[in-house]
Amino acid sequence: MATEVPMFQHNIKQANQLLRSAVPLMAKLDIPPTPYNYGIWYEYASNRNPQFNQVVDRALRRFGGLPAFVSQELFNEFLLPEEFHHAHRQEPALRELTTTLETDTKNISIELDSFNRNLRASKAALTNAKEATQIEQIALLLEQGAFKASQAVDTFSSALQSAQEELATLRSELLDAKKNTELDSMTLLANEKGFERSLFSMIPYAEDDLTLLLIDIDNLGLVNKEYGNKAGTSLIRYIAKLLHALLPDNGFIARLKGGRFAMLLSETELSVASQLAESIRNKVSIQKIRYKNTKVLFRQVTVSVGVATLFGDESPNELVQRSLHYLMYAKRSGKNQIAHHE
Ligand SMILES: Nc1nc2c(ncn2[C@@H]2O[C@H](COP(=O)(O)OP(=O)(O)OP(=O)(O)O)[C@@H](O)[C@H]2O)c(=O)[nH]1
Repeated sequence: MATEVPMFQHNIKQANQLLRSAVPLMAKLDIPPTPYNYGIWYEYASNRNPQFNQVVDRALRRFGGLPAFVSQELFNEFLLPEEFHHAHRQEPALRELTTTLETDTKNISIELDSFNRNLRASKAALTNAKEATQIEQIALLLEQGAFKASQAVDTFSSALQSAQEELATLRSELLDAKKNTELDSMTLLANEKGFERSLFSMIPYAEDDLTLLLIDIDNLGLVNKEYGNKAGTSLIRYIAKLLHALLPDNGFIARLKGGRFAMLLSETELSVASQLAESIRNKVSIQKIRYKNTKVLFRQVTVSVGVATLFGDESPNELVQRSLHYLMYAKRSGKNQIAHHE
């Protein structure tokens, strides 16, 4: 969704004018002067991408400002050419790597240039050389030049090789870091942090059609008491798998804590989401679940679900609180139920 004309392609006069409009906007909204924010408010002031301005306006209303993380996401989404999208996260390490390669490239060019000049001079000298000692001296100079050039080539190729290795390491570190911070190791679903990131990313784009289901296993404490904690944990994993299997394509799921899960559904109206919530509730309630270690059959397992759809300029927190309110209502009304606003 990158814009057709990136911001840095404006001419200097236009750029100055735009900055003059962007800076007061930032000051008025108390936006910190980070590079991401400059990029965003510059683009906003240019007013040439209505969709971008609409998303920024909506984010401002829903967050009451632009959280740093949201600015970064908007910047990536709208202002960064596609090929930079992933690279920028590892920017410092990549910058260091490019600087090293740049220096090595410069060094090898200087060495090869000097060797080239050396070759040309030697060729001219050889044409005029009359004595064996002169020829011997030229040969010696050539040999030294060739040695230095080949050393530079060796250094360069080993720098390239280590750059390649470093890139591979960076890539896998990035994957690991993401996995570690946003993954729930028990169920392999996203954890609460992953859920928050997803919610914050989806909110600026959502019309009134982002729906949150909070799904909570009923009486997990009793399950623990009756079958043991390990069995309770195994049940959480089982329900996680079941929910994952029921997740629609436009959905995102995370385990928040204990036996509580959050399912985010984009572009899903309340009535559709409620049908899904009801079908989840029903599917769980008809399962015959055995604890795999002892083969003991659990007594009927049920879940309660609270459903809420983003409303007007609600903040992420307000949406979560409303879903929670309905979840608690379902629990108070006897569990194994879904609840949502009318
Ligand atoms: N086995 C197991 N139990 C957990 C885990 N995390 C939390 N719990 C337990 O889950 C229970 C959650 O308690 P609550 O949500 O307050 O209540 P509940 O017993 O599920 O009952 P309701 O939610 O009212 O239906 C507590 O007893 C916790 O000890 C876990 O990772 N494994």
